[in-house]
Formats: sequence, structure tokens, C-alpha cells
Amino acid sequence: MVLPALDIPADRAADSRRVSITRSVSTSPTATFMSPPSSFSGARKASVKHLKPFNTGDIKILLLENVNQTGRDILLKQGYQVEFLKSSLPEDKLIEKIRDVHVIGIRSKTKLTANVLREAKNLIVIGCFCIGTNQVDLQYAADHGIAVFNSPFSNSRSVAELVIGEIIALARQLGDRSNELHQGIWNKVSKGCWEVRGKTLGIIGYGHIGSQLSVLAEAMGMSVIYYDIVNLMALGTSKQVPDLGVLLGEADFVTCHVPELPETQRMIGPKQFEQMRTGSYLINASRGSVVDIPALIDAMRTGKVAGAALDVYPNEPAGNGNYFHNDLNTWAEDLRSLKNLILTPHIGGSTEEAQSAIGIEVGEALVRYVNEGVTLGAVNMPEVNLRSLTLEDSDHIRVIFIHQNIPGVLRKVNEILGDHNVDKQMTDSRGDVAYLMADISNVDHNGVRELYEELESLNSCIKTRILY
Ligand SMILES: NC(=O)c1ccc[n+]([C@@H]2O[C@H](COP(=O)([O-])OP(=O)(O)OC[C@H]3O[C@@H](n4cnc5c(N)ncnc54)[C@H](O)[C@@H]3O)[C@@H](O)[C@H]2O)c1
Ligand SMILES: O=C(O)[C@H](O)COP(=O)(O)O
Repeated sequence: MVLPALDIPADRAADSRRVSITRSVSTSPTATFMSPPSSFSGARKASVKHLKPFNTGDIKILLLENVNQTGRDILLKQGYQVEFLKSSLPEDKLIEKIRDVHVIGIRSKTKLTANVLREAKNLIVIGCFCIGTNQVDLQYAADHGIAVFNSPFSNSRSVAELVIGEIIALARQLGDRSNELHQGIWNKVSKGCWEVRGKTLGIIGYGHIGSQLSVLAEAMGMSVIYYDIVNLMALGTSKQVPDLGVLLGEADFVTCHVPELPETQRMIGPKQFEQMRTGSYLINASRGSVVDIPALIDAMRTGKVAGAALDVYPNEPAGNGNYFHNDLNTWAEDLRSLKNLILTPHIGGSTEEAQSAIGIEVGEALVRYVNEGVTLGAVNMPEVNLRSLTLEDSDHIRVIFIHQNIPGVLRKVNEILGDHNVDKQMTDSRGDVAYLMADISNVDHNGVRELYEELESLNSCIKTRILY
């Protein structure tokens, strides 16, 4: 439970607490949430008032999985207490640590299951410093008033570039030639080595990464076809195909860029390998569950598949080290023995550019949420924003009431807020959860506590936060 403190700290207007809302960290056309909403235009001249949920020194943040320095700096600058670990944590250790924190920052390895989140009594927000959010129980988090943010496209280009590199590397058997020469063996061959110009790339999942890859592949003279459950605009001269079977039958290179969902589990299995062209190639930089690995091993052994590149695996170690053995995944040694198979340790998004941009994007989203309650960009909550309070609004507070989306709640909330002047208010819902944000004036310190307690006593209440 997040209780408002009643002492207003003297440093509340410190400039270091300013959160940039307009800073753009990506060139994606879908980045609308990074721009100020229309209510910001004609911006008020007065300085923004920096809200405090309670003494910021008390905000505890746990950052796992080597979150980039850019993100760490943004959070430290706020005066939050930040604990930083390079690796992920096993469930028992995670449970121990998460009990104590208000914010957790993770990447793709840390599993925030209902079992873990149940223990996170103080947690208000989760930052996924990556694209994927499949490692978090998003519904459980929403039902318990915990917002989740990610970085939806800051590493898309990095993944697309890796895949382009792999297409050429597989076509020319680069991995094998390089390994051989590292062992002193000169093996100059052209058999089974191809140019990629004129070949067909089949992209499964034409989202941020798939579509970016499409543009790059066409620039190398490839023909591009794609399969997606959504009807999407084709970039360049690429073509959407009606089903997966058609793509597999036509593509020389097949590459997977779908999220981890029940429907995408092992979507490339024995039947799909059968449908692929003999001598074609498979690339998976999406999630390890998307490709049935024993079926891939069979397809490579029979020559049906001439080469493959894997960046992701059903089980991945928590940190770096000598872990890629059968005790991690039962077929690991079989994979290691195959020719023309590029194995990389989930590095698709691991570039300086991507990690630095993700650190800024997610770091700023966390600060906006903690300090101002803004949910723009949240993946499991309605998106709510209000114009910032200014220093002129000295006796104003911001009320955030996360509640069950059931009839009659707003009437009760407005009765509670009714003794004050509600300057502005916004409510939105997403599924069973609704999010109300209201700026009210003429509130003294005792009034803050009363409001908090009255809102908390409503049956529909999931979480109340008061910022001032
Ligand atoms: N290897 C890495 O380091 C790395 C980095 C970033 C992302 N990823 C993974 O790549 C995935 C894709 O990323 P993105 O940013 O392009 O996601 P995205 O959401 O922009 O695009 C995913 C596309 O897949 C489509 N899709 C969903 N289910 C499908 C199905 N059953 N069949 C066909 N298409 C389907 C969606 O309609 C969407 O167009 C992420 O979810 C993440 O798991 C991996
Ligand atoms: O979801 C993602 O963005 C990618 O899988 C990268 O994950 P990572 O940040 O753990 O490398």
C-alpha cells in the first residue's frame, strides 16, 4: 500500500526532478506518446510543479539484467534508492527482494509471474527495458494496480540488422568457414554457397521488426513475402501471403518475428519444416518457444534445411557463463554439433544504440508514472494523462484512483472529491481495470489523509495514490 506522506519536503521544486515529456528517443512513426498531447500546446508559462508521492528518498527501485546506464542515471537523478544487479534472479531470491521495492526494472529473462507479484505488496510499476512483455503476468499486474511499461521499438532496427547479417552469413556458410580457419583449416568451397540477390525472404510477423527487415532485404535485391494475422500495408514491393503454408512453400529464407503467445508456441514444427523448400534457411530471433528445436535438428540432419540462426531458446541462463549444455535445454549438445547453424545468446537487441535508447525511454516512463501518475505507453493499463500542475498551483494535489471497472464508482469518487474544487479529471478503462486521475485544489494536509482513507475504503478500490 502506498501511503502519502504528509510533510511536504523543501526540495519539491528542485529542477533535477523535471521529467522530459517531449524527448524523442526513436524514429518510429508510432511514437505518438512521446509527443506532448494537444493539451500541452500553448503551454502554460509557469514552471511545472514537481509532484512527490512521498519523500523520493524512500522510493526503492530494483534494476535487474544490466539495465543500461542511461536508465540508471535517470532514476538516480530523482533521488530514488536504486539497487542494480547485472543478472536476473531465480524465483526465491526475486520474491525476497521484490517485497521491499516500489519499482522493478527487468529485461526479457526475469519472470514476474503471479506467484512473484503476489509478494510485491509495495510495487506500483514494472519497467521492461526491452520489447517483449511475455515474461510478466500483465493481467495479474493490472488487477493489482501495477502498471507495466516497455520500449516497443527501440531495438527493432538492431534485430533487423542482425537478421540481415545472418541471411548473408547462412547463404555463404560464414560461421563454418570462420570456425574452420580458427582451427587452422583452409577450406575454400563454393558448393552450397549463394548470393542473396534474387532470393525470397519470408517474414512471419510483419510488425516493427518484420517490416523494418523487409525494407533492408529489398535493398539487397531480395523479394519479400510476409505472413501476419493482421492485414498490413506492404512496404516497398513486398507482398502479404494468405497463410503460413504459402510463405513456407515460396521462401528461400524464413524468419520469425512474432510475439510469444499461445498461438505462436512451436508454430514452426515438423509439419512446417515439411512445407519448407528443400535447402532453405530458418532464422528465429523472436522467442525460443516459437520453433520446435528437435524438429529443426531433424530438418537440418536430413538436409531439408540448409542452415539456421537461433538467437532465442526456450530456456536461457540468468547471466553470462558456460551454460549452453543439455542441463539447460536437453538438445543443446545436438545443436552445437550441427553445421551452418549460427547460435547467438539473445543479442538481437543488444547494441549500444538500442540499449541506451531503451534506458531513456523506460527510465522516463517510470519517472513520469511515479511522480505524476501518467500512464501513456503502459501496456496493461488505460492511458491517462493530465496537464502538469505548475508552481502557481500551490495547494493542489493529484489523486490517482485505480479501481475495478464497475458501475457506480465515479459517483462515489466524486462524492468524496466533491468538497474540493476538481480542476481537471480524466478516467479511462481497459478491460476490468479503470484509472482515474484528478487534480484538486484547496486541500490541506489533513484533507490529504482523509481523502486517501475514504478512497481506499471503497469496495472498487485497487490502489490509491496521492501526489502533491
Ligand atoms: N532477439 C531479440 O533480442 C529480440 C528483440 C526484440 C524483440 N524480440 C521479439 O520479437 C518479437 C516481435 O517484435 P516486434 O517488435 O516486431 O513486435 P510487433 O508487435 O511490432 O510485431 C509482431 C507481429 O506479429 C504478428 N503476429 C502475432 N501473432 C501472429 C501469428 N500467430 N501469426 C502471424 N503473425 C502474428 C502481429 O500481428 C504483429 O504484426 C517480440 O515480441 C519479441 O518477443 C526479440
Ligand atoms: O524483448 C526484447 O526486447 C528482446 O528479446 C531483447 O531482450 P533483452 O533486453 O533481454 O536482450
